[in-house]
Amino acid sequence: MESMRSICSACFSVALSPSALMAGGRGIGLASPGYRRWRRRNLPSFRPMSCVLDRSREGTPLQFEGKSGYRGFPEEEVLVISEEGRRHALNEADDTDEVNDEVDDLNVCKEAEEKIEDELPLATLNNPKYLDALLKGGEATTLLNGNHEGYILSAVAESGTLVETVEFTKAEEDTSKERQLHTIVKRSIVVVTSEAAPYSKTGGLGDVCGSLPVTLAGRGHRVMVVLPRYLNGVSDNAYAAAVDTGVRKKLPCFKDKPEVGFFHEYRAGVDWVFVDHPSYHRPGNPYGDINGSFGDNQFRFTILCHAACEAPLLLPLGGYTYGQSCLFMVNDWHAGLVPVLLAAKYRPNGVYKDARCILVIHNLAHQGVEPAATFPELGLPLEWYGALEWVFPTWARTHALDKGETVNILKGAIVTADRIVTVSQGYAWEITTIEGGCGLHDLLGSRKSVLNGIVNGIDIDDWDPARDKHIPFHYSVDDLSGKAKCKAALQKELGLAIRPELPMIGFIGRLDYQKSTDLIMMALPELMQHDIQFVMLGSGDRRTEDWMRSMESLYKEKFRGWVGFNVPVSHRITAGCDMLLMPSRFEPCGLNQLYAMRYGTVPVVHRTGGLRETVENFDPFADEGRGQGTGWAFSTPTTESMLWALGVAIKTFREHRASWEGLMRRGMLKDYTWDNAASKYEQVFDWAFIDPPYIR
Ligand SMILES: Nc1ncnc2c1ncn2[C@@H]1O[C@H](COP(=O)(O)OP(=O)(O)O[C@H]2O[C@H](CO)[C@@H](O)[C@H](O)[C@H]2O)[C@@H](O)[C@H]1O
Repeated sequence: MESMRSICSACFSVALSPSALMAGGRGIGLASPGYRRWRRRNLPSFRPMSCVLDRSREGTPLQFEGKSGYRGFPEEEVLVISEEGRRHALNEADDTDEVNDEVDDLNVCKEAEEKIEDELPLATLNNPKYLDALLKGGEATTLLNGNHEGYILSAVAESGTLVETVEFTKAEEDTSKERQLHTIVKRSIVVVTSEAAPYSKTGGLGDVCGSLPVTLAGRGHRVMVVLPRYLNGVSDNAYAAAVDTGVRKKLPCFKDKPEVGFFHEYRAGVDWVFVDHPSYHRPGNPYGDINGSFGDNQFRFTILCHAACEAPLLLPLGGYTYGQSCLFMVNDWHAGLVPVLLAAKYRPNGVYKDARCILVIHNLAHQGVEPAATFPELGLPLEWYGALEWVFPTWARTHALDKGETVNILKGAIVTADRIVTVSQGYAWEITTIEGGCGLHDLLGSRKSVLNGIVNGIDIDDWDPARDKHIPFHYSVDDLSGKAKCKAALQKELGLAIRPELPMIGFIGRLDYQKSTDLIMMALPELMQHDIQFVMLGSGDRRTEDWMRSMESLYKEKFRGWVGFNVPVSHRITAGCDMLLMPSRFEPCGLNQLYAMRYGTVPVVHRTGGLRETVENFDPFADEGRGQGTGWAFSTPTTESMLWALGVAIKTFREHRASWEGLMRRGMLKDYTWDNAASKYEQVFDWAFIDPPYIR
């Protein structure tokens, strides 16, 4: 029963167990005074009512009894929707007004009754488990939502466990609207990040910080994103619409006390705030250039954090500031100094006492580690050294005099943030293990109670095969013909033979250890034995880039290696390929497999982190032979497992076209929109504000 209650209350705010309903407030009394009061005032706090379905009266008009579940009214108020109830009400009424009221209410009840009569048999028949539970003497409840449209049916077996819940689509739509209207607390949110598309993007962090804020703003929050104003001579146009606010601030860090400016653009309901400083103006990407990472990244992102803490206090965006009660969402180590600054500098001085800070970890492998000697430059009180202190184990030190003493910014964020979110539930667990914790597993384990995993969404304006501006032909789950044309166009663009019957495999991503490009390198000779085409798009590790170039000349007919970062090409590969390979050693969430599924491109992935959660292994025998699953997920990151999974995928593509189409369609129908994820973030925001700040 407990499980049912929790499921029901997740759907609706009020859910009563059937036994509770039976026990209390039973009786016939149509349209109680409380209900009428609600109807007159149309209270916004109205909540779903609960009814008990009485199956013992088979053959007679359906009769529902229930307790009014709307907030603020006493429990004994009962609403009965039935012919008998209608008659009873008319008999009981002793003045005309009352009768009119009753009749008014009756009409509503009548509508609901008709709906139930219409839809109930369908629901139960479609749901053998539900019927089964009823036949075996279980109980069934029907929950109606407030406006009498749509409902949830739950069957509870004798043992008391929930057997099945059926939600009617209409009810779902209506109740979610109701939930949006009544339960979202609007917040002032300050997202701090080193990149956000379309301004700057080197990977998934840019995607997430470019779209989640827009979704949150669309849900009624006031959202500001603070990020650097990178000018590299290539993509400077992205900032063309941002205007100088004229606000300048000298920051209390580093010897020179650097001064930053703030540029602002209001777009898609979000305040995009660009921190301006000469160290952001140089060729390359946000973190480095052809010579590797920039040597002053600690400086560049320390000033970003100081500036982000000042932005809500200083910038009168749209006429007024975000103020001190905001919620900071800081992403990865680049923004990790924000919660430390709040705890160490602002709160002790009475500022940001009502603010909260959530750390979002997209990739634990990058922690912002620098020599301990740099600590005094960070602008933190000396006694806060311990929060950032990080001593490498002996085996990890580079020479005999290396004491391994460093400051680790991500560690500082983990020990000071109010809550921590990672981008999938699997990864939230992995980072608390020695294998996945990158040395921080114990610390993260100690904060398990505030650690959540939320799978990323995808930007469906940007990634939609039906209207993607980067692909030559459009298609949808109802008409896949455009995908075949995209494949032919890609083959042509890459100078490969235009052969629709060949499986075409793609890889898109940073070329590094995380993405297991070494496995691909080792497996390629064997893979090339198949009659396939393989295209890789990526940049990063120099050796891998060179390898891609040389493989292209070795396997002229089959392999293409596109070295570089090119968003339009990534869309064309996603649309044109039949499969997308992601053998990542670890993958906090992974976005490419989500894009691939949406484009009917079947993912073949290593079963880790977010890939485990989002790619469902293909089972051709499930669902009465119709098949289930959206791709292949192999469980060990070895060339053998990867080649085995690719082999099965290739065979399925060639020999089982119907199964292949099933795979494509199921993937395309998956819902990974940002709204889903945003509502989970809202829950985390609420939890953050329920608790006092972690460091006061
Ligand atoms: N050469 C290239 N040209 C064009 N586009 C390219 C490209 N290389 C990569 N991309 C694009 O960059 C993004 C990569 O996103 P991922 O989530 O796969 O990986 P990343 O490791 O960067 O992100 C980290 O953060 C994200 C967000 O939380 C997590 O999903 C992920 O697991 C974690 O490692 C995709 O949009 C992809 O198309």
